[in-house]
Amino acid sequence: MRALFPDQMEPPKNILRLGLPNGSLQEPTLELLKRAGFHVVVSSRSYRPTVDDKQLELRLLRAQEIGRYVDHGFLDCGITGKDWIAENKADIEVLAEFNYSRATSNATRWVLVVPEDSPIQSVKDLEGKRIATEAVGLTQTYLEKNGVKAEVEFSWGATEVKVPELVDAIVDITETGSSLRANKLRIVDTLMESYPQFVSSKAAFQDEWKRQKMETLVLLLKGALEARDKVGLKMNVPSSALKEVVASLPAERSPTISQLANADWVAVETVIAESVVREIIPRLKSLGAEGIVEYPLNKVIP
Ligand SMILES: Nc1ncnc2c1ncn2[C@@H]1O[C@H](COP(=O)(O)OP(=O)(O)OP(=O)(O)O)[C@@H](O)[C@H]1O
Ligand SMILES: O=P(O)(O)OC[C@H]1O[C@H](OP(=O)(O)OP(=O)(O)O)[C@H](O)[C@@H]1O
Ligand SMILES: [Mg+2]
Repeated sequence: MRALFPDQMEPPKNILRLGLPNGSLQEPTLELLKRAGFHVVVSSRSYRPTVDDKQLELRLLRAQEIGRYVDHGFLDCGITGKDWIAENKADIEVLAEFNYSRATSNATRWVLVVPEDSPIQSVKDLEGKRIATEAVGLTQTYLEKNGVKAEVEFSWGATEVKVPELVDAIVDITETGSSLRANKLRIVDTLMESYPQFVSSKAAFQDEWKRQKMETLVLLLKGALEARDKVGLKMNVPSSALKEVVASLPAERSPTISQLANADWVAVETVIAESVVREIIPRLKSLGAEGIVEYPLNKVIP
């Protein structure tokens, strides 16, 4: 028999529409999703990437616009910089912050910058001057807070090239500092630090299914980020050296210790920062550890 209301007979179509930033944050964001277990394919010139999760629908958008589209409901949620969320004054929920930038795990900083030989030493010296920036709102708020009247003009990018010929100072992003060095610029002040955030619309946050789906996504993304600079380390240790071995491991979390068939030996397993491994392994070896194995991690969920 045909259903009277076929639409209502179908199970609810549970889809979460997620916006991802193109530009500076695209590559590290897709890399993080991959580590979290989602394989995203972006075909050239397409802004609708595919993903191996039928409950997700992806859109690639400018980082500057994601907050606004989440606010208006075109997207249920998105990942974009805290800076642009603030600049857009988007009325949305922030579910998580992730500590990565374009190239490093340092925060992106919006800085007030002048040529190395400029007489400007502090924000007060900007009175009556001209400043170019992509973040006009952020810059105006900063000047007002400091009681300084200056002209702020919008820049479409390549802002570094505008000082000193077109403007006296700029407010721009710095991460590694290489653009500032290349253009012989000096930082006068930091206006804001920014990391990517996972944001949701108010409506999606109220929807039980969407909220759970988003929370699972955040858990996996955080786990992947947490695992990024860490490795697993396991080894066999003579019982007599156990105390010293444990003391020489970083105290982040307590190691797992299991008894081996031979009562004189124990197995020790732990998770540590990859950066300290090269100092720790020789020390463990000299304390009598054997069969030391270092392995990569996909996720670390606390
Ligand atoms: N090294 C970086 N340079 C620029 N933006 C960065 C960097 N690292 C992280 N970001 C973040 O990327 C987001 C987008 O930056 P931006 O507004 O400069 O656009 P873009 O993606 O770089 O595109 P465009 O080519 O137009 O500059 C911001 O939220 C910013 O904080
Ligand atoms: O400290 P760094 O690691 O050098 O990163 C900062 C640079 O990256 C961004 O430029 P982008 O490539 O986005 O070009 P744009 O100037 O056109 O925005 C930003 O505007 C700086 O120029
Ligand atoms: Mg840029």
